[in-house]
Amino acid sequence: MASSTPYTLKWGILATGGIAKTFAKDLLTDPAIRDVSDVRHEIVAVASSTSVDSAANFIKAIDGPSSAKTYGSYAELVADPNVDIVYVATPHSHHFQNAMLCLEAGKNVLCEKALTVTAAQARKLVATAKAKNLFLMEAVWTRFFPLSIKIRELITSGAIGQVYRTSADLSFGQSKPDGSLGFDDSNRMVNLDLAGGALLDLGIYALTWVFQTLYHTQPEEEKEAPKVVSAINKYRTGADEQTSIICQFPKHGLMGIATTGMRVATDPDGKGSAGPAIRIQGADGEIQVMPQAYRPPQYRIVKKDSAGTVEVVDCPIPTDPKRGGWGHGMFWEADECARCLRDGKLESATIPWSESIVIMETMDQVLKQGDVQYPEVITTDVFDPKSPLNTGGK
Ligand SMILES: NC(=O)C1=CN([C@@H]2O[C@H](COP(=O)(O)OP(=O)(O)OC[C@H]3O[C@@H](n4cnc5c(N)ncnc54)[C@H](OP(=O)(O)O)[C@@H]3O)[C@@H](O)[C@H]2O)C=CC1
Ligand SMILES: O=C1OC[C@@H](O)[C@H](O)[C@H]1O
Repeated sequence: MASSTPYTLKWGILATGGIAKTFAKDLLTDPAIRDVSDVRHEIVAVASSTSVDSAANFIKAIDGPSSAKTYGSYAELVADPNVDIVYVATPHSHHFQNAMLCLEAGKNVLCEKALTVTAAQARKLVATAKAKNLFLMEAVWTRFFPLSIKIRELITSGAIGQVYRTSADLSFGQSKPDGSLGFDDSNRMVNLDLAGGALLDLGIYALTWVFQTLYHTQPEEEKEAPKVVSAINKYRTGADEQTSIICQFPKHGLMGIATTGMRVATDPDGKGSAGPAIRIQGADGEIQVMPQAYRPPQYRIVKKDSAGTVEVVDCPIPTDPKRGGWGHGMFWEADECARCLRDGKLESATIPWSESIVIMETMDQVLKQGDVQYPEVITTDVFDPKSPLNTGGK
């Protein structure tokens, strides 16, 4: 018989930047707004590599619990016995070292996307989680949206016939008249030291759609990794600014096209007027997903029939009136973490370890084909608790 007491997951937040605030505010919403009653979340600790004051300011900024511990180092956070799981919210350059710091300290981990900078790092994280019997998940939040779940069901139930092709784009229009992009060269979007570039930051969402529609839906015993052909235009910093990827699944006869960039936008007017960000095309019709690819508000089913049937489905993100109308959509991945830990699972079936690794292997190939080179300190797969990526240089 199901228990009426929700399972409570106690979170530690590692880093205090933009997405850490967004995610933490989602944790603080009432699960009832999304019809969830079996799990709930508490923020019990926050760490900043900058200072303990930054951690305290973070709690104030999110209107968080005054009971939460605040730390001025990541090492202190991972040593806190009250923390069940750590949310790693540093730039991608830091994910491998920070997630290893957590796992080595015996903590379960939800790590922001892209999981790592290289596939070898992802394999090392997975091997460590497995060896230590700990939960590890890449925070590809879009996969946990009811919209994504429904679309995967539509594909596997044959609603648009045999699916043959997915094209997906996530691009921002940041081009300036002088030829530069609208980011300082030190910004994590274009800075090689922070694993900058369109692919690891934005392209991962275009790939998420290719993989969740063409790979995740393949039967387990027939899983086929893609053959990858790609092209990259580089920015002046050496990071990729426009990247196009073809993922071919020849045994299944499938083709995925993922595009990303920072020159022209998927959604130039921010209202969806330019059309879908994603097209999933089957023999009997197609599913179109409206932008942005990371937080889609709507999908449409266009049937290949003489009546020209188009079904439009809006998927609003629930908001919490008691939290100032807040709700971003990251709570669904948090709920998944809680359920996995409650049920003793080390990985999520929605983004299994093997799939995170295949996606990182795909991105490895793209970066190699485009000759993007990141510094050794962020590509090494040797864990170093004293790495500046773990200590903030202190
Ligand atoms: N799922 C989503 O929708 C989104 C995911 N992301 C992902 O989250 C991660 C962080 O992005 P975002 O929050 O936008 O980044 P921010 O720059 O806003 O924050 C990153 C935080 O990481 C910590 N940090 C440690 N070392 C460094 C360093 N050398 N340079 C910069 N920051 C450092 C800092 O926190 P402190 O000083 O407290 O240690 C900083 O505040 C990225 O991997 C990104 O891909 C980003 C946006 C949206
Ligand atoms: O994950 C993300 O989604 C939203 C984007 O604005 C951000 O750059 C990226 O990291």
